[in-house]
Amino acid sequence: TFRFCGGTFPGKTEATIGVDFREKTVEIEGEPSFLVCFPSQVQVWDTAGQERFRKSMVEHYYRNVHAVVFVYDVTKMSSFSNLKTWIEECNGHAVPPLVPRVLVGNKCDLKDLIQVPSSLALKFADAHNMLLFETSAKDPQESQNVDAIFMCLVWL
Ligand SMILES: Nc1nc2c(ncn2[C@@H]2O[C@H](COP(=O)(O)OP(=O)(O)OP(=O)(O)O)[C@@H](O)[C@H]2O)c(=O)[nH]1
Repeated sequence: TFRFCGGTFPGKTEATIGVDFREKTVEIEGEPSFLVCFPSQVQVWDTAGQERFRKSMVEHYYRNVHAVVFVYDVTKMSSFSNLKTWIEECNGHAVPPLVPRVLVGNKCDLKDLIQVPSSLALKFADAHNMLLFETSAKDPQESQNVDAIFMCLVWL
């Protein structure tokens, strides 16, 4: 969220408590009629990962949601394995099937530490009807790919 909304990677991060909310205005190119139809304000809710910091907020995360981004850490197989739980939670909150969902493997800059092969992630994404992006929030050269994730969701 920081890379997309702020254009940088924070030097120091702290665990998200409750929710971290950011927004960004994007320019959507297209027919004038499309410009009328599509919102240009993107609001991103970064939910807390740790159970103790998210308990009271869960209901709010899913209210009026227009898209869901599931992020795992490519250097941590456990974060990939946990995706099932996050998807079940999302389903349990009646997020309509037409709400687009994408899967993002983050930390691709740590090439020597990768534990989750792309092929496995792609299979999982296919099985859950999601697009897969592999990227790095840290690597400035990947910033366009991070933008692409959100811009793709604006169009979906
Ligand atoms: N190398 C590398 N480190 C990253 C990247 N993205 C995040 N990190 C680091 O991973 C750690 C956790 O990042 P967070 O953004 O707090 O992760 P989170 O999943 O939002 O965690 P919660 O706040 O608990 O929900 C921090 O030390 C970040 O600097 C990345 O693309 N590459």
